[in-house]
Amino acid sequence: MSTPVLELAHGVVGYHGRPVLPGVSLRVNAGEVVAILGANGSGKSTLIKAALGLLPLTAGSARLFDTPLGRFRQRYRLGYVPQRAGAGSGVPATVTELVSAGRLPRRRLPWPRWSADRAAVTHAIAVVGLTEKRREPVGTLSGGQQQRALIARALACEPELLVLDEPTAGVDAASQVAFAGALRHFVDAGGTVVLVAHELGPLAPLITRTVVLHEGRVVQDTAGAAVATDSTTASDPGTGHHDEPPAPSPVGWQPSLIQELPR
Ligand SMILES: Nc1ncnc2c1ncn2[C@@H]1O[C@H](COP(=O)(O)OP(=O)(O)OP(=O)(O)O)[C@@H](O)[C@H]1O
Repeated sequence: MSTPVLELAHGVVGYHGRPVLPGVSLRVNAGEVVAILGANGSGKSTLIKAALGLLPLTAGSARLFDTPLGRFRQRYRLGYVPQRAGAGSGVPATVTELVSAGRLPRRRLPWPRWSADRAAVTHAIAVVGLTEKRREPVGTLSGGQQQRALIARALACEPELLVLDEPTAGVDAASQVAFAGALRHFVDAGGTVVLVAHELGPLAPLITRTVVLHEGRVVQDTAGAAVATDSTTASDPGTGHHDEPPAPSPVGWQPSLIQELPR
């Protein structure tokens, strides 16, 4: 029997009384690499925030590592990189300093456990390919490198679950490839990944399952990677605003719009 890592059961979430998730259920097991796809505003970010306890559920329940969210205390077991996190603007911290901050959930008194902490930070930076940049202020790095530094920060506490909200949005091709390599490393070591994406790009071969959201509901849940071939998953990076979701076609959502990719 697979071990559940993240579970949302009939979760209802809304903003200012407006329901966004009308009762969504999702269970992710250890070792899965789940891509959550869907149009702008379909509720992808809301779903992962609710599953992590960052947004309250109006109804339903959530569990992390088989523990009800309200009783879950082992935050070091998960790493979360929010959407458009932005690592560096105006912050003089170096890559090493930023990544070291990610180590904090693992630290216990008495402080410090230097060797283990240093090794974890050094390793996380190496895995995302930023060793040569480790002493540079984060603000001087490219957007893709900053994103990799944020991933390294999440990896530094040696999580078992990584939750990434559009980790490659606006990221240059080289950084996307480096990021995919870091994720492969994490997955090969037994990690579980949930990521929100518009385009999978170099991440596609890693994906073991694709969940598609439409208007807050899971409309497709299939093995392997899939990619949308129409505008329903087009991103809106220019404004950051949410487009209205497309009107449902007379026959409803068409799974045929999602193509299976080779694994
Ligand atoms: N803080 C908020 N306050 C009010 N409404 C919000 C808030 N955050 C999101 N929403 C609305 O909830 C709906 C779902 O948003 P969400 O960000 O979860 O979608 P998404 O699928 O992640 O979209 P995107 O791909 O554009 O990031 C949208 O209609 C959005 O405008």
